[in-house]
Amino acid sequence: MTDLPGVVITGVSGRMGRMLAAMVAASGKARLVGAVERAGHGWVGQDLGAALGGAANGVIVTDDPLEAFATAQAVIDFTAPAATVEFAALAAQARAVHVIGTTGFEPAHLAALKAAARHAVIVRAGNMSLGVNLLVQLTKRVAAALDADWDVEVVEAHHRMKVDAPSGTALMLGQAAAEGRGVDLAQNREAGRDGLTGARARGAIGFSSIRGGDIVGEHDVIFAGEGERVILRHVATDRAIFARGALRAALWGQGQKPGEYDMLDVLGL
Ligand SMILES: NC(=O)C1=CN([C@@H]2O[C@H](COP(=O)(O)OP(=O)(O)OC[C@H]3O[C@@H](n4cnc5c(N)ncnc54)[C@H](OP(=O)(O)O)[C@@H]3O)[C@@H](O)[C@H]2O)C=CC1
Ligand SMILES: O=C(O)C1=N[C@H](C(=O)O)C[C@H](O)C1
Repeated sequence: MTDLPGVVITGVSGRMGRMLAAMVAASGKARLVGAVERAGHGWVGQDLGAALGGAANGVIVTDDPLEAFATAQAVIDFTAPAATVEFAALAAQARAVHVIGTTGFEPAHLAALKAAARHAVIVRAGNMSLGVNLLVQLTKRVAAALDADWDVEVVEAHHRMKVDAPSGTALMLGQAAAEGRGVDLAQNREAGRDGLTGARARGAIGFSSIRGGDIVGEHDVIFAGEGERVILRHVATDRAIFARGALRAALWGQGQKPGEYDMLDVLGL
């Protein structure tokens, strides 16, 4: 049992943190060895099992990430961009695989993650589910088969608490469409239409975001042509799909060479 990889969960009180803590502990494939929250959080110093409302499990929530990471082979991190950048440097120092589910990165954050990956294994994806990663590959194929007379629109819907838009998944799907089409997403991206926008630019890849209630995550990639539409869709109904993918990534990352990987690498898609 003790030779199973040890995993630390950051942001453990969050929606994904709670899900991950339960999944890792029950997996039989990894050991939950640490849990991190920010300084001042009410769970710091508490037993995680008890904080989650169950039996004590001996994992004490800490606000000292490096101390926690030093005991681990993997860190699973679904938090916020600035926190993730900080964790990446510490995970590299501790030689732990860093699995990043966080979304909403700016270019400077991505540059810092790239630097950390020179010395560490990082697996990062805006969506860790098998279904979405299949959809990414399908989107690339459909986009390669259709020309720019087919307008591409990515529509995403999430719960009211989500803080970034477009979602990380929507950006993955837009990137896949751009790659399939052989164009640069940054040059063709159209988001946040409002008011007198003018006609749609030919070849644009559009993004729309819906926020409401407890929607776990829904994504449509619409290819709208003359007289017909092709719609690729993924609907998430349970956050367990993301946690399952993240755990799989943490196990896959053991023994890999330093570098930045994604779920397509993990899943072999
Ligand atoms: N890739 C994927 O498959 C998925 C990605 N996500 C992404 O994961 C991220 C988290 O989502 P979700 O769980 O819903 O969000 P939550 O807000 O529920 O959880 C985030 C957690 O991270 C904590 N946190 C933030 N900063 C720090 C820090 N510096 N140190 C320690 N803890 C910190 C927060 O604490 P506090 O409340 O104190 O700020 C909170 O507990 C988002 O970016 C989301 O888009 C979500 C689902 C799937
Ligand atoms: O914040 C969320 O909840 C989710 N975030 C990810 C994203 O930005 O795409 C993945 C999933 O859709 C849930």
